[in-house]
Amino acid sequence: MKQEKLDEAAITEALATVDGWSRSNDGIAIEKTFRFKSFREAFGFMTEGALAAEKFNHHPEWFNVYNRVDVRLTNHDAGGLTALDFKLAAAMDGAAALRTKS
Ligand SMILES: C[C@H](O)[C@H](O)[C@H]1CNC2=NC(N)=NC(=O)C2=N1
Repeated sequence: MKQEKLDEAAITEALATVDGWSRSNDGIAIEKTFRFKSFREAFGFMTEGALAAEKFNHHPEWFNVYNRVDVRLTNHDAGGLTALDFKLAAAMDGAAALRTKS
């Protein structure tokens, strides 16, 4: 299902509902760096994030080195940020909250 791009007011409002995400790529994406105690914790987070991505049919751009996972979310179909980006961001915040940080 094609999602509607959020306008600036909606993006500002949605950003306040997630933890530590910031705008990137000229505003069309949000990103956050997660840090964990170990690669095992980081990969556990990625596994849970991948399952959330499949559930929402909305997939992250991400980069992992050892205990760090850099995540960027945007909606390619819509060409900007949609509600799905913030749904996935919230799910990732939840997945990270359960895991041991560095
Ligand atoms: C065909 C399929 O539904 C689309 O390619 C979906 C899959 N996952 C996606 N994920 C993200 N982040 N943006 C998209 O536009 C997107 N499109």
